Amino acid sequence: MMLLSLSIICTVLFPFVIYYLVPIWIKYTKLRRDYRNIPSLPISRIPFVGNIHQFDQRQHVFSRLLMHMARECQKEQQRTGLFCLWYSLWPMIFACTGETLATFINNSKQLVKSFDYTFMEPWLKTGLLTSNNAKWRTRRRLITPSFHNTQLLHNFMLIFNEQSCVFAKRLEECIRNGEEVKAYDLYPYISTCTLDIIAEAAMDKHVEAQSSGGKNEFVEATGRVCCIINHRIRSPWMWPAWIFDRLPLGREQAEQLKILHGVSRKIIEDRLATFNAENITSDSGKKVTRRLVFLDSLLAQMNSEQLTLDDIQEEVDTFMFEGHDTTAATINFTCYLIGSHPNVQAKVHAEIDAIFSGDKERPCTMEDAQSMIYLDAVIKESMRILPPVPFVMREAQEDFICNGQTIRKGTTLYIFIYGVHYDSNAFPQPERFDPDRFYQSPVTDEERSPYAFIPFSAGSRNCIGQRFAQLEEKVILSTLFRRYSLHTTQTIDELQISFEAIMRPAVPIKFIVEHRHFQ
Ligand code: HEM
Repeated sequence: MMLLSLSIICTVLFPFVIYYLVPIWIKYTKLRRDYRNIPSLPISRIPFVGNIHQFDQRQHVFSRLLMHMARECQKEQQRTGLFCLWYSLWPMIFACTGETLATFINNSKQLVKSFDYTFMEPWLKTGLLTSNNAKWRTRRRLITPSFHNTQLLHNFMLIFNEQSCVFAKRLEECIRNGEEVKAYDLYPYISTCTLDIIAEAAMDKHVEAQSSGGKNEFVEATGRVCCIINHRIRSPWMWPAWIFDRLPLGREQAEQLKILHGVSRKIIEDRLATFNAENITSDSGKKVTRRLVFLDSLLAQMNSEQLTLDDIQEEVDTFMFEGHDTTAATINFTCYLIGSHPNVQAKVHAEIDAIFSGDKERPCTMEDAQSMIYLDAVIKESMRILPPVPFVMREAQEDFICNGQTIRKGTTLYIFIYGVHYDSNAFPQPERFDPDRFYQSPVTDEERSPYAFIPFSAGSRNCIGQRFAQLEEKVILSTLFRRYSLHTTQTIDELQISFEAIMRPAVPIKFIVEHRHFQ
């Protein structure tokens, strides 16, 4: 027995310690030395744990800790703009000011996403959001025209208007009924609207999420999968797939992914069935010319054998997620901030009334959207206060200097969008919701870093759907506020904001919806 144990120690444990643990430990002590000047939480006395045990499992409490750290490192006295948390032996460095990002975010050698994104791969595989290097570059070149072409954006206006009208009509069911005052969570209404929009604009598919009413399976599954991924990232024991897949959470993720992949696969198959037909026959028997969409540009690549069906599916999954959830979160948060600031709401109403001359039905044109200067400032300020994507992560590909601090190759850098937006050097009294910061007062790069406001990230890995989203938001919000007033009394603290892939209130935002009272 003794001999057996000795032989196990010699053949398994000893090489494991020498070849695996010792190099990791040496690297860890070197990094601890390199990053000693970056503010951090006190390191745990439990070896190999780092700060993990200080991360509260309640997501909103953990999010509050991150914000506290960000505000500390932005203070004048020790303004490093960086803080570090130790994930076991690995440092996670958070960049929290525009200046700290300047040398990194736009650097073409620093575009690789971090290890955290691999947890999205069971869902999005390596589509545009999660891919790297040559694959990402080729895809980005291929897809960009589908969302940046001005003529295409004009075509999208029709879809934005149609779906916004359905959305506004659905809100009639939330109107105060007699004396009874009831507050409603508008998120299910908003998210089904943005889902209908992205499916029709990018895939020419009518998923009719809004007209099917109630909660939508796709929207629910998206929220659940984001939550599971977030939970897994913070629980290293769940990282190996062979463990995770056997746990209840892993099995639940697999179930939810069946729903999401089922929807995207059906969209592709339906489009493929008619892809080569130039004209198709409508239900009324008329010939209609097809509108070419994003999905067609992918299918054309499949015809020329540049992409496979799986390649197309990963992009459809990516756009169905990024294209609806981020925009829905933005609109929900913007409604919340307008609904809790009556003075801002009055100005939004006044601007929209002036543009549409009180007409509640006329579709919003591109010119109308461009003249919504105040609404534009309100949306920007809302995205500053509650950015839908709280952080994005990259892995340093080479050593670089950030605000005088060397960051070593291989380190995960968190571009902490939420933290950056609360830097009081760039935005005095950052907690205050003040759309005037963005209203008719252009700020120079000397006054505010170009990276101080980055809800769509920045540089060449920025959001490909930015222009699409900005137009969509204006059409939906102007359609809503032409007809209704919103009122909410919850404070931001009460919402228990949680940083997941998309930022979410753990407590649903409840609105009282009323018809506008015209003087
Ligand atoms: C207000 C709404 C939106 C916000 C705040 C937003 C924000 C972002 C951010 C911060 C990133 C960088 C993610 C990262 O580096 O991990 C990103 C990337 C991306 N977004 Fe958006 N997004 C929005 C709307 C959209 C829409 C409508 C679409 C699709 C039409 C879209 C498609 C994408 C894609 C595909 C990427 C990956 C781009 C790449 O890596 O090349 N987004 N978005």
